[in-house]
Amino acid sequence: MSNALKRRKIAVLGSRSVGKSSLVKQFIENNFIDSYYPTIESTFAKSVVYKGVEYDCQIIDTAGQDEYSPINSQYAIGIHGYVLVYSITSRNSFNMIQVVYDKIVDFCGVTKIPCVIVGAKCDLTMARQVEPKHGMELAKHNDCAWIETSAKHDINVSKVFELCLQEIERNMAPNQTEPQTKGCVVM
Ligand SMILES: Nc1nc2c(ncn2[C@@H]2O[C@H](COP(=O)(O)OP(=O)(O)OP(=O)(O)O)[C@@H](O)[C@H]2O)c(=O)[nH]1
Repeated sequence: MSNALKRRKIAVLGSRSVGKSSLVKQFIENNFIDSYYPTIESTFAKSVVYKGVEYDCQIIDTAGQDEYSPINSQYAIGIHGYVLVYSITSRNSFNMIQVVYDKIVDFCGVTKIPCVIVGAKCDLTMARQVEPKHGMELAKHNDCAWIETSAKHDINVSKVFELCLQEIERNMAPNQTEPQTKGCVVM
């Protein structure tokens, strides 16, 4: 298998302050910080072994979205898989997941995208506004994966990216190296 076959580009999206950067930071650097610094955009690289295969992953940590932010074409073109993050302490951020999902699907002119929906900050149980069953239902509705995580306590963080690779592989035709969203490449 050539290296080109194993390169995967993953975008992390969701509302502001839901814990996207903390999730990526914990995954890449194995650390967590309590203070909040809004992200503009950062890209990280990490190799991930999934089912015995090594994948060269490029992870794009995005600025938070809201219903009025247009989907940046950068997050729709050439992306293999998506990590859509809400906070279990914010119902609004959960409602944004379907909005962001629909925007990407619309922008790319596809019917579905490989993605994992993440309920972040699962250590904050006292402030919970979104029940696990609602997360699972949303994932089922969009035929994608779902998981709850805590970047603070390193719970299920690496699992997120394994699930994302799983969804990418599940949605890719054998021997396909380009994302299914390639149809929206703008020259
Ligand atoms: N308790 C707890 N707090 C968290 C967790 N993850 C993130 N936080 C806190 O939530 C705040 C926002 O986290 P960020 O990772 O910066 O959120 P973001 O989604 O990247 O924010 P934007 O860059 O604005 O889009 C920070 O104060 C973090 O310390 C978690 O798993 N548990």
